[in-house]
Amino acid sequence: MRRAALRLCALRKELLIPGRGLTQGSQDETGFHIQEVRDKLREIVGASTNWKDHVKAMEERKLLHSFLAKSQKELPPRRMKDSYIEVLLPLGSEPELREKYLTVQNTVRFGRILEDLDSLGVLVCYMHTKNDSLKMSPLSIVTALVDKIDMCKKSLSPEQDIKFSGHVSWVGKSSMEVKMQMFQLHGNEFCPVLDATFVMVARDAENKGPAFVNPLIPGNVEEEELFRQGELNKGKRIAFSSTSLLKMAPSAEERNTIHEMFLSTLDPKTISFQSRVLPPNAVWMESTKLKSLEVCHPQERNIFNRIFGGFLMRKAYELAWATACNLGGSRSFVVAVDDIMFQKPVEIGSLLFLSSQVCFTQNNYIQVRVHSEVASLQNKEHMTTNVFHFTFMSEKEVPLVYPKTYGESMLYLDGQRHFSSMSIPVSLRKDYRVEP
Ligand SMILES: CCCCCC(=O)SCCNC(=O)CCNC(=O)[C@H](O)C(C)(C)COP(=O)(O)OP(=O)(O)OC[C@H]1O[C@@H](n2cnc3c(N)ncnc32)[C@H](O)[C@@H]1OP(=O)(O)O
Repeated sequence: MRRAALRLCALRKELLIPGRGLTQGSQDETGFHIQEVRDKLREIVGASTNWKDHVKAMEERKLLHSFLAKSQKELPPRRMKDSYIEVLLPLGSEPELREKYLTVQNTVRFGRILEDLDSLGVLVCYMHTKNDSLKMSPLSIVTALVDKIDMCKKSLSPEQDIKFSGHVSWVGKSSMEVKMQMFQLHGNEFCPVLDATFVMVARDAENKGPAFVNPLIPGNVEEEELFRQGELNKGKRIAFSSTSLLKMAPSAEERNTIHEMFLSTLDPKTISFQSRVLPPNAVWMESTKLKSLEVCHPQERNIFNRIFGGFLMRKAYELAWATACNLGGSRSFVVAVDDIMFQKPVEIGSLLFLSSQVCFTQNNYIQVRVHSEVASLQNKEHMTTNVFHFTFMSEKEVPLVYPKTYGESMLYLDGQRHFSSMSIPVSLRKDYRVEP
């Protein structure tokens, strides 16, 4: 499997940027240092570096409206290689970077990686939509969805260099699918450690309505396959959402699962539907909840003066991780992230309420759902902004979680669906290497 991933990586490199290798220090116009990414994004959209200038900067962006295309046909088509970039996170060769990425267990903070992936995904889209005749981009590119992140390694070393690569793999009218990979130096070789698929959406200069993006023309058979996969992913997302338990009743098999679970919690001593007892090695779902509150300060703003999607993911991930460890009673490792939908932007100054809960477990696996809502100090009404789904693996087998209410039963089934949609349980992968 690992060899296959490496072959794919080599193939992708050849296809997209003929003649270029994934070697350390090969920084050029498609290669950036991690610290350059946010600066580059700020430069592309003309974002202010000081909060006090943000209104002026936004006023200037309004002038860019006239540069937006009236139709997609006006825009020159692009190839996948046009958006291909590599970003180096030199944890090994620049030890001063390490502190920001370090966990107390001497591994790399996954929350920080989520932030980097988010910024990288946006930069990839700006590469795809680049117009050399303009100094600033009239597009505001935001993260709409983290479709999938699959880890192929349990934990990462904070002492070895990391490299990211990414390119646009499919486009619609205003949306773009971005594929990213992460590698870590092992000996002399960068080995794949993570695969990610995000969907970004282009908005107008003020981030008020959709804006067209350049078409994407696959250049060869492999690119056609990636593009076809992007089309399939879009179809899968629509199918997944149309059968959502918020819209449709569970399947017969799912209903049976829930009823079996319900029966196994009835107290045999009483003939009642009310007295419930937990089976051995199980916990009630409601007892797995953890909550947190974040005040959204200007420091966490993105280039469009809303809260940075990567920050939201980091906060949600860290709460989810604590929730998983709390249940498992041992260290937990993230193995997959999927279907993080950014439904609404989070305004600066909002109160962000995160609520995390284990909704499904199996053997060593823990499926955690984090729900995020915002409210302002003036308006106390809560609005959902995101729902996050994380799959963790614990060092030990974990208890089963039992729903008590109908609502919790739906959470259980939703968790089970997300768990089952994970490509392959990581423990089954041949390339899954456990860190020493
Ligand atoms: C450092 C820089 C980082 C900056 C990045 C960030 O931090 S961003 C911060 C975090 N993200 C956010 O705040 C975004 C919050 N969400 C939103 O603003 C909005 O939900 C949205 C703009 C993403 C979508 O709004 P709407 O659904 O009203 O837009 P609209 O219906 O016009 O759809 C526009 C395009 O987006 C696609 N689209 C919308 N939601 C989607 C989803 N969940 N998954 C896939 N694709 C989606 C549609 O198919 C359509 O594609 P086609 O047009 O191709 O048919």
